[in-house]
Amino acid sequence: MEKDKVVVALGRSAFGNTLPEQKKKVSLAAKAIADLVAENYEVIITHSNGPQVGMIQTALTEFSRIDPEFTAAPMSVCSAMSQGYIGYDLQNAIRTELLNRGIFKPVSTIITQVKVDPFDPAFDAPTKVIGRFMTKNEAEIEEHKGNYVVYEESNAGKGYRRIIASPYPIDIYEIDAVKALVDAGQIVIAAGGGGIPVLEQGTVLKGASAIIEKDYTAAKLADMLNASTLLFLTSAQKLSIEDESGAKKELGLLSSSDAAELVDKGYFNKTTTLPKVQSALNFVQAGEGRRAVITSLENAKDGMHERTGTIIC
Ligand SMILES: Nc1ncnc2c1ncn2[C@@H]1O[C@H](COP(=O)(O)OP(=O)(O)O)[C@@H](O)[C@H]1O
Ligand SMILES: NC(=O)OP(=O)(O)O
Repeated sequence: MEKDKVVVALGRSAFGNTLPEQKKKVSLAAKAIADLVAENYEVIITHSNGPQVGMIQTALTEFSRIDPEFTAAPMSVCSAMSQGYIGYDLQNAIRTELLNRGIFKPVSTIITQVKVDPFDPAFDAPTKVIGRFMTKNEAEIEEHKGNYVVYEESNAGKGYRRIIASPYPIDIYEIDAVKALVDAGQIVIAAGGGGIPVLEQGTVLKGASAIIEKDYTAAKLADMLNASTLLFLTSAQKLSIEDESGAKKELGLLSSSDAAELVDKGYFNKTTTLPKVQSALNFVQAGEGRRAVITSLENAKDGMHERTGTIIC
């Protein structure tokens, strides 16, 4: 009998912001994944990459400033590096966790490219803020190169930062490789950071200056693999909304039509919770018997058993 497939979308809280933090934090994600494997699910993993791709882009831009022989890396290359860097820590942490439980299952990371539309309106309205803070002068240089910048004031600092487009994922080029490995009983990490956004130009896949929202790609991946569950592991145990009186209301089990109504009424934040709910709907409404679960990393197992979390079905 075919096993149920679960696509796990790991959010930023699974990785932290620095190299040592990531190395340490992935062990918690590895435990959640191993629990699913132990329950006989076929597991496919995808993940966030915002802080990491920002760090890589910052490092390579600084390097190109120090040594003019090295040009700054395009965003698509930074995305590819983030997939490799995160996949490396994650696959090793999962491998160790499985071996410690007496389970032998190969785990591998696939460098994954995702098709985007050159006419996607997102290219004219960038939304993903990345990289270090810049001075006004540095921001002007970026704008002169054709890049978008935004002024930000936050706990981390203030100044200008790059802001780039987040186009919608249309297709996943390496999907057959993912399927082959999953069919062979292996664990796959794919389409990290929403996948490397590419524009198809004849036989060439040209990297786009963009970062795809990983929640949308997670739904695309889960749909293409015909998974039964799309599990978002974020930092909140349940999604919450504010009702008309301003009181916080946690969301548990929701039908897709109830979730769609909340989306239409504008209850979700455009950059944090809306992509998850919209992706959950995209996945659930595209096939029979599907569900999306949104919960925290710590509650992954309970979320899968619908003992907690926000469940959209
Ligand atoms: N109403 C809400 N319900 C749940 N989480 C919320 C809500 N509003 C904001 N958040 C925050 O949104 C974050 C999820 O967005 P994001 O950081 O983009 O996701 P990810 O965990 O996938 O990286 C959560 O960590 C949570 O702190
Ligand atoms: N690519 C992406 O959506 O990453 P974050 O979840 O870190 O923003």
